[in-house]
Amino acid sequence: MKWSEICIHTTNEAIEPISNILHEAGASGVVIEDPTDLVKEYDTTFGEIYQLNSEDYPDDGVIVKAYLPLNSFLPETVDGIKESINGLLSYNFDLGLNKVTISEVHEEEWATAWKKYYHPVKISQRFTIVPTWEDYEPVSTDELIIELDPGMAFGTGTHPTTVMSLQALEATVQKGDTVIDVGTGSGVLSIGAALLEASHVRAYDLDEVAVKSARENTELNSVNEVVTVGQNNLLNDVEGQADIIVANILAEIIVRFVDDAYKLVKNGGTFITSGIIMNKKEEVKEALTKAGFLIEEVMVMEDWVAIIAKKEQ
Ligand SMILES: C[S@@+](CC[C@H](N)C(=O)[O-])C[C@H]1O[C@@H](n2cnc3c(N)ncnc32)[C@H](O)[C@@H]1O
Repeated sequence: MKWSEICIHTTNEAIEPISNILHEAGASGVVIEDPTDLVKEYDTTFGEIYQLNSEDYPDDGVIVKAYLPLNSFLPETVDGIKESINGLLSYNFDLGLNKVTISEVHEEEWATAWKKYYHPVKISQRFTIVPTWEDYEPVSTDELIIELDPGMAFGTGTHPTTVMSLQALEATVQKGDTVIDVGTGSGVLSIGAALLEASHVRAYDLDEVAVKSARENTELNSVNEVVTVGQNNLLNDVEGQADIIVANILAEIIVRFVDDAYKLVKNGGTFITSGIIMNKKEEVKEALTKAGFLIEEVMVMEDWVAIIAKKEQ
């Protein structure tokens, strides 16, 4: 898996708000390169990867670095980060150079370090996402645990778009329902639907790495008899209706297949769409309504939107 390193050249006073913005944007960890550290006793937190070398440090100001998974949401996420940072000017923060640069890093460079930040997270009333290397004991009897190895396709499970999709599934899936998951990535939503006792889940992704990853994760969660994973472009040539279709894909892609989704959702069934950046909300709502869906709920998390739409009985 590739990661994107986002470097922000800023000032000491802006470290904290910028770190918060990066965490909210889904960064797995934040590294601060502050030249005053060179004369301080070293904190070993990032010692394994970042040896103190004065050449790595800016002469002036501070560099805040964060790591985000390289995925289709990255451009929107980076634009959102830049906008939020610029918003700090209205609170009179001195942002210094305020220079943002992005580069690609490989899993190996970051693999061991980021595991420190990835722990079990409770992301809804019932779902907890647990990385494969952690031991975790359920806290309550109705808790549902999704085990994931995030070093695979999209989906550590904690991206706001995934969290809202799982919450929507939790509110919608009834025992025995059939589900189609368009753009399954790591398979996280299909695993969630299976744990909610869907009778059968069809998971599709265009990317063969995702298909392999989803297969591995469904096995890991012992739901491979309920979830069938296949490589497919959206809902092209998919036949057989389902009670629920879920798709966490960008708005631009969702609007392309709302009509196919309408045909494949049973009467009274549900279409859950996520991955919609706030300023595309109306466009997706309009496309859903035009296809015949009734908008039941619009969920918002950070700058992302998920929509639960129904097909009439
Ligand atoms: C944002 S990820 C969502 C992954 C996972 N469902 C989740 O909620 O975390 C979107 C996924 O859609 C897949 N995708 C993009 N375009 C697609 C297409 N035309 N057909 C099928 N899958 C597609 C990508 O490969 C990626 O795995």
